[in-house]
Amino acid sequence: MADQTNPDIVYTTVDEAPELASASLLPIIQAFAAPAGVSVGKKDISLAARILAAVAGAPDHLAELGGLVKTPTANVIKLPNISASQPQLDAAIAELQSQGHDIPAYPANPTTPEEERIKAAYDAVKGSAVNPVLREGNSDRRAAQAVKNYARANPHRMGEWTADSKTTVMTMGARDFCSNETSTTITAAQAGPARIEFVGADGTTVLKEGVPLDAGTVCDATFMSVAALRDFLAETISATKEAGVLWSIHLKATMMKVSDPIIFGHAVEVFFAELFEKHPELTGARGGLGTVLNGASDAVLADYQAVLDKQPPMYMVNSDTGLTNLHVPSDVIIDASLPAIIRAGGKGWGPDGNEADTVCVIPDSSYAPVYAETIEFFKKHGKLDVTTAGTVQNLGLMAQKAEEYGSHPTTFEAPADGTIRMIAANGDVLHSHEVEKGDIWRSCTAKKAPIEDWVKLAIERQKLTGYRAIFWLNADRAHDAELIKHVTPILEAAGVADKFEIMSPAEATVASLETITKGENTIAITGNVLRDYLTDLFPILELGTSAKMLSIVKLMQGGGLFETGAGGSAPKHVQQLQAENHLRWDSLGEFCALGESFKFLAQSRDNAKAGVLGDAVEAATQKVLEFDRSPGRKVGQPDNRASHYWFARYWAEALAAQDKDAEIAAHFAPIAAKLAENEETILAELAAGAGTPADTGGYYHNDPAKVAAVMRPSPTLNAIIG
Ligand SMILES: NC(=O)C1=CN([C@@H]2O[C@H](COP(=O)(O)OP(=O)(O)OC[C@H]3O[C@@H](n4cnc5c(N)ncnc54)[C@H](OP(=O)(O)O)[C@@H]3O)[C@@H](O)[C@H]2O)C=CC1
Ligand SMILES: O=C(O)CCC(=O)C(=O)O
Ligand SMILES: [Mg+2]
Repeated sequence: MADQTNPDIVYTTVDEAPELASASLLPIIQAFAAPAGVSVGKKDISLAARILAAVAGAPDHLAELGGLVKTPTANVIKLPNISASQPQLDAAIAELQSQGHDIPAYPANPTTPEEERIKAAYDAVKGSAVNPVLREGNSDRRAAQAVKNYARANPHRMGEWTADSKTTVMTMGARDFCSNETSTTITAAQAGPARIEFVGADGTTVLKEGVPLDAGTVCDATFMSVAALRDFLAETISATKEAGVLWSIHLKATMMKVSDPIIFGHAVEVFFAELFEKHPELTGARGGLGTVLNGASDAVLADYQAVLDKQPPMYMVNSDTGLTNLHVPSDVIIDASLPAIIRAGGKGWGPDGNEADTVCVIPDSSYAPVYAETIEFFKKHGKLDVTTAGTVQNLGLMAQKAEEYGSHPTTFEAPADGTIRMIAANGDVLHSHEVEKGDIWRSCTAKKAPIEDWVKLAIERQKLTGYRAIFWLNADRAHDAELIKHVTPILEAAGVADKFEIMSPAEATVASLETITKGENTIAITGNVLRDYLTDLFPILELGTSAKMLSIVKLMQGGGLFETGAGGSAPKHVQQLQAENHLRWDSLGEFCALGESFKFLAQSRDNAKAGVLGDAVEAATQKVLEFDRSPGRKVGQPDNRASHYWFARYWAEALAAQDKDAEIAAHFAPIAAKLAENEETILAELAAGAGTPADTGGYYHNDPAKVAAVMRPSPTLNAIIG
């Protein structure tokens, strides 16, 4: 019998669109898995659940899962969750309070130890608080062959690129994280708890103690000069004005939850410098204009409008409501935003509701060249031909909070002019930087075992595919140069150095685009940030969306974490569902992850029935593609719920048709028949509410009964599923 306390597969409860989709899909999965003796349990890692665990003593499912992923039998299906910016956190707290939960507001300026404690608890929930905890392995993201074949046969819409496009990338290139970086590998003598300290005119202050550093860890430190950043931002604004295009800024304020909101705040202050000069009382730039202008007087709003009129037009999140790029730090997230602009032919939405070319500001120059080169490539060659293009797969160094995405506890704003130093346990000075007040300093690490595992995965995948394999490492950047010292000997020892190229991100971008343009395939072997960026960029170009990606994390202790797609939680989709009861979320990523999860169960626990379920999921996924059963974007078209009906039907048909397990075949034959017989009724029942508002009882913390009513509106289907 299925064990619910220790389920074979853990499915995650998350937020927004994927969670709404789960309300329809998970009951189908659980019902289909049960006859094979496979239990599918749930763990709640939503923002609301994390808040309640942090400040109201609710069970901490994320911590439980964080333990589970370190065990060899872990089998987790991880859907995308909100990585909350400050405004999202505040909104979620307010919603929970309105529902009667007795939780404190976020104490922005704590004055007592209790408030300090509450603030720290909330801060731990903020930003990318889930993925780094669960990702105890490196990342393997690629399009399944069936998905790629479908995309080639059914090309998505892409904007035209022309040589005269004024869309460009602007980046600092000096005095930024990339150029100030220093990097070293920790020796046995230096291993142990390190210390980060600030040495100023008034003496030495310890910023952080007990930073654990193991021997063999690549340890970097760097900083961004805030004076240089502000000068650069001002320059981008004048250059944009001159070019007569939209101004846009692309950051990752969610995942880089300490550094990027600071950079975002500077952008708000520089863009609206006149407003802040005139109204020095305005605060909250890091929370965006939404926070700055909250409750603003008419005079302030008039001055805000006057600055807007003077400055270059801004790239908009929603031109109908006046929501700009600078309103909320989490509305424009670089991994999704830049590919969308590139897919559209270099166009973004302007305040007049029309598409226009745009200057894309990406302050740090570590990875900006990827987008700059992509844009130049398409200007020169025209848009990608999806019908013939090959694919870019990704193997990303991610385990154990690798690189920038693990740097939040070791990121600081310089308290004054002085020096920030990192001192090893044995007293060696690992890093030392002269900083000015407000400069953003950080240290990142990549541990030895994850690096070795990452190279090993690359060797395996290259051998399996024979594809062109490129390490995207820039020999002129300190961290990458240090990493190359680790990668090369491993490749040489394995006798495969000739199968791999090492190129800077700029060169690798061009090489990869040339490769796929020829219809050939390539593997991008990258660090953690490029893993994130490229697994949206290339899928969005090749497949139209990153929702259809296979996203596997081979946990280093032997378990499996199966992420669904490579994108996020699509807030726009929730708004559409609430307004007109249409959910355009495509669960193809969930289908792909589910198939892999069953297959992993079959192999890790020698469970043949799970293998049968997994094979049938794959067959069903192919049929969903083949017969175009994915959700439409517009109300009136079949939506997410209809796609789940088709998935269930094809899955049941494949289970009934297989001959490996007669018992399972016999169980599913009548289900398949009933699903087919009732097709018309079910689809009509699923579509009945289309066009009217839908009530889910909340945004961050839904009412499960209301969501079930909205997402499972077909009594006929529900009765068949049981
Ligand atoms: N793994 C994770 O947990 C991740 C979480 N996030 C979080 O998600 C939130 C939103 O991030 P954002 O950058 O806007 O990225 P999203 O990926 O959520 O949204 C970008 C756009 O991608 C399209 N899209 C994404 N997934 C699907 C899908 N399954 N089906 C159909 N279309 C899809 C939608 O396009 P259209 O509107 O045109 O339909 C959507 O508006 C943030 O809170 C962010 O932190 C982001 C990335 C990964
Ligand atoms: O954790 C997050 O905030 C986003 C993760 C992400 O974008 C990715 O892994 O592709
Ligand atoms: Mg991403």
